[in-house]
Amino acid sequence: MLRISGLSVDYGVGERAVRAVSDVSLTLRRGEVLGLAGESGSGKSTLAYGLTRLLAPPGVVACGTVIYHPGDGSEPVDVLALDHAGLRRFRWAQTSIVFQAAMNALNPVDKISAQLTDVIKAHRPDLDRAARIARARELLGLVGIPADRLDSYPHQLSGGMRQRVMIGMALALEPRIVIMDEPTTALDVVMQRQILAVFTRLRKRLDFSVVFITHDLSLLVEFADRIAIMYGGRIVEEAPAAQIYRDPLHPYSDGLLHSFPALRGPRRELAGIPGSPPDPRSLPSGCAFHPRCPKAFDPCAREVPILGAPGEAGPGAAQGAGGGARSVACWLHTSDRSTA
Ligand SMILES: Nc1ncnc2c1ncn2[C@@H]1O[C@H](COP(=O)(O)OP(=O)(O)OP(=O)(O)O)[C@@H](O)[C@H]1O
Repeated sequence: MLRISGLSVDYGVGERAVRAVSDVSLTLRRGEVLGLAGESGSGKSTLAYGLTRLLAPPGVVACGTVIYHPGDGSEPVDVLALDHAGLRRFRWAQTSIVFQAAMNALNPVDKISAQLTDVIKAHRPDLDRAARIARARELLGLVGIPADRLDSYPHQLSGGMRQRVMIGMALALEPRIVIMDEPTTALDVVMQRQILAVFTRLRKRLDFSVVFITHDLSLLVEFADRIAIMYGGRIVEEAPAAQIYRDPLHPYSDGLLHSFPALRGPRRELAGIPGSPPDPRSLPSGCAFHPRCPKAFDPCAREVPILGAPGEAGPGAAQGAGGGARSVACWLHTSDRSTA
């Protein structure tokens, strides 16, 4: 559905530009949940905003392409080249985002009905008021909220309900892709699971693809089909969720996996990752993770390993446990790949 190639995003221009996302290539397939995990500051949100052209200045896409394949026989869309009218059609109708601050994204002085019907009115001017209200009721029903809550103000709803309203709003125009940026981070674990259960049910029914961004890798392991792990603005590993869980290849993926308790499956010891994520203004040389990596060795500080299939000739090379394509950017799993 979406093919991102060599996408880099900077904050600022010229010599003072800071690269927050570097050379990211990812493919989102039809009906798939693609998880994007990494610590705070790894560039997950910047990537999501970059690919949907929602970056606020000084953010700029420095290079790369984002191609959307509508899958209805129409031509692929070059998202980064869309004009204003094209972007309007692309956003919300084709791709919608549930933002990180979704809990606060509702307007406190407007009733839920007004906020839901606003979205419908903006993109479906053909619908009259009665049809818009009917659709708003239907959307609340989809996310498991009684229709009489249409007349509520946001403060009269619980955090979980507000989050569901946001999901309903994101689905208002039946988008093909929904990007969720830390949608459940502010909720307790029980509410997180309820929201994810609602969302999973809707995804099966409405058949949209999802990019799910979170720092909680254990959540993704349950929910995503594939997972891409970001560190220092780059993808450092990408694999089917089961492989990441059973056999993470990159020491950072392994550290992240052992930083959160899993709700299901065998118990794992929580270890955490020593140190802090790097500042993109002064990334460490070579592999950005090397100062924190328990397995760093000779080449790690010198050269950036590029993302590719786990090499057979590199020391410690391994095959994925569960089958399926996977890639990793780590000298432990590399024979002779390096950036120019
Ligand atoms: N407006 C901005 N100006 C300058 N730098 C920015 C701006 N917004 C983000 N950054 C920097 O870009 C890097 C990536 O930030 P981003 O928010 O994409 O990370 P993230 O992985 O989504 O983290 P979080 O989960 O905390 O949102 C960070 O180092 C951040 O400081």
